[in-house]
Amino acid sequence: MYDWLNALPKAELHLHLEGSLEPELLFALAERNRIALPWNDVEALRAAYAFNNLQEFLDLYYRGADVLRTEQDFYDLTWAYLLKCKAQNVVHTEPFFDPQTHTDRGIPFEVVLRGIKQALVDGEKQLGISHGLILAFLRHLPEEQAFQTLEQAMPFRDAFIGVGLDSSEKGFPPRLFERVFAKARSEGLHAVAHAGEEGPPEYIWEALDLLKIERIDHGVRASEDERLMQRIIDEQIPLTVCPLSNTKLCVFEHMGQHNILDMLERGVKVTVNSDDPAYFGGYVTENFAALHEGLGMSEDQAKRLAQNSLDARLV
Ligand SMILES: Nc1ncnc2[nH]cnc12
Ligand SMILES: [Zn+2]
Repeated sequence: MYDWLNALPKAELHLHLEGSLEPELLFALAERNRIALPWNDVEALRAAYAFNNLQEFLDLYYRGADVLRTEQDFYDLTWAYLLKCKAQNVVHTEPFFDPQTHTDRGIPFEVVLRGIKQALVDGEKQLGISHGLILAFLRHLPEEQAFQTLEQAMPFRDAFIGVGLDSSEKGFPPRLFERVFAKARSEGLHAVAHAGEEGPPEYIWEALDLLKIERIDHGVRASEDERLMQRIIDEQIPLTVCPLSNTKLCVFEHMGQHNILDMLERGVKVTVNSDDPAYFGGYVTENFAALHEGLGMSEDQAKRLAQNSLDARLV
């Protein structure tokens, strides 16, 4: 089944480039940039990948991102991810990057963007993988800083297709970012947001009604609100679901409890994605395989999930 799932043509619509930083590359970049790490080796770092919730993961994820310093580092990170895409027949990807994670450490915005974008362009030419890059605002920081990030990004407007919202969800509702999303949309940018990963269904309503997003990242808690479920079915609003992420971060205790196939059968436009594959135990194919093993996903269901990902592209 793994090889069959691997060969399915698919799009990945929920992937944080910083979350694709494998421990081996993390160590190599630390050495290249002469950065001391608190872990002795790759195994010790991997052993630290045990999380009880989103925040525990994010603390390590931001720590790991500190080894990314130069344009070449961002290129290498992105290129390594694209090679995985090629190996798993991901024909189109719409990855996120978190500029504030880097600009707050003194890395210029253009260093981050140039490295990522050059790899994506080369991936298009050399690997045949199309892309649309999404700039994500960190929701644990004030909206004012999101505005500054958008302003820094506008000279490079053509390099990305939209904006997203990520980082710590609980306590940081979408309504806090209504104005910056309005500004981004007025510039013709697409809009997506993480909502209903750990946060309540109310955050999904806000993301739809106030941020006017076109796609919900995660959204698994929508199933707690029947009226919301009806809306996302009626309007065919895509959900970018990340099964391994959800079990690693204890959103569901184990894969057998995951609601993605129930949603699929109810007519929700759900897709399968890897979120932060270096931290959660696998890329897109591993996520599909986990659904087969944990939930008994059939070949027909896998085909519909893969088709949904191609249909839910923003570009
Ligand atoms: N799963 C996730 N949720 C929120 N923010 C993130 N940043 C990287 N991965 C994330
Ligand atoms: Zn995510």
